[in-house]
Amino acid sequence: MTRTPVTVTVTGAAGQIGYALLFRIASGQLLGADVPVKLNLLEIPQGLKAAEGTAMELDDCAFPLLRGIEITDSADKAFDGANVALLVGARPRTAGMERGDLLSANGGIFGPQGKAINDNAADDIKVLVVGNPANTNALIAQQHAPDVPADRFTAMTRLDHNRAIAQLAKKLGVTVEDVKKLTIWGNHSATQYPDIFHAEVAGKNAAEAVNDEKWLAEDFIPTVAKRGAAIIEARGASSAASAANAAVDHVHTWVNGTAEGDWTSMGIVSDGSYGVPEGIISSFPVTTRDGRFEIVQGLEINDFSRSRIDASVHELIEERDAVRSLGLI
Ligand SMILES: NC(=O)c1ccc[n+]([C@@H]2O[C@H](COP(=O)([O-])OP(=O)(O)OC[C@H]3O[C@@H](n4cnc5c(N)ncnc54)[C@H](O)[C@@H]3O)[C@@H](O)[C@H]2O)c1
Ligand SMILES: O=C(O)C[C@H](O)C(=O)O
Repeated sequence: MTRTPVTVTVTGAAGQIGYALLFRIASGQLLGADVPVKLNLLEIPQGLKAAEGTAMELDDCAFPLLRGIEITDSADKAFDGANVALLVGARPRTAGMERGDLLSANGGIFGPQGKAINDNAADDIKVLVVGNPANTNALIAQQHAPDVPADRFTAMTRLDHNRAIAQLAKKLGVTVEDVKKLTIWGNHSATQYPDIFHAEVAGKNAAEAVNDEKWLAEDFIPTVAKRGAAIIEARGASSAASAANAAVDHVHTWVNGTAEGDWTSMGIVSDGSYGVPEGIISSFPVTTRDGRFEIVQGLEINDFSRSRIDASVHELIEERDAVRSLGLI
């Protein structure tokens, strides 16, 4: 059976994440090995030539699932008929900056793109914001798309989720596949809270298996939360291949579902669950099925977790108020 190609729009296509991402989308890793895709690449005028070069390389791969590539600097054209939008195009931070310091540089990108999504995308559009500060940029885009259901706008905390799984597996000497039900709460920033109290390792509670609150507070949490800065320090550039990998994981899980007995972390519009104020885009534990997600309910939040979730949510409220005062929402 011939399937209609799924239109995937990628912004910042000529950047370093774009370069690591596009080949994986075109090879079928984003949506599935039987799903043909059409790529719409959005760049600023200075990025168009490099995007054309990447498109030449995509052609040269002769990917059987790739059914076309459009390159443009017009957001209306780029989001025309889009089913999936990956909003990557934004400036990365450099050493010494926090991601929130990018708000004034990058915030202005996401309002017009949200409007272009509102006016041009397909009815089933799913949006992932990668460009930092991802949660609040996703909020800006969502606020400019009143005709699109708010839950279609998500922010990427899957990289943090994957980082936390890798650190925990290393500590306990197990494989990453043994780790389930890990949660990233809050903001994709240094205040994020990677929570292992409900996580399971080879069927046992992870916090009990670790049994070391000092390691948790002084090693695990800061290592995960500050991993982006550590990579900038080591590589001289912000994470790219691991970020592209997380974007692939995020969309693949959203579309294809979480495994039985597991969940993932996504930055989504809060419905007020777990005391997170309605409307801000915060990371939660979610299960996904048939292209929809649900927040995992009923988890007991201990005092250790509560104070950390509250601190990250407080930062998100401050970011929301800052973009309000900048007139971005
Ligand atoms: N959420 C996460 O986990 C995560 C992880 C890694 C990086 N990031 C963020 O992703 C963003 C991109 O990172 P990168 O390393 O690819 O940066 P990069 O500088 O290599 O590439 C960014 C690209 O975006 C383009 N661009 C800028 N403004 C644009 C616009 N208005 N429309 C379309 N394209 C535009 C630029 O021309 C450039 O090609 C940064 O903000 C970075 O901090 C987020
Ligand atoms: O840390 C950064 O600025 C890049 C990215 O958000 C990351 O987590 O690696």
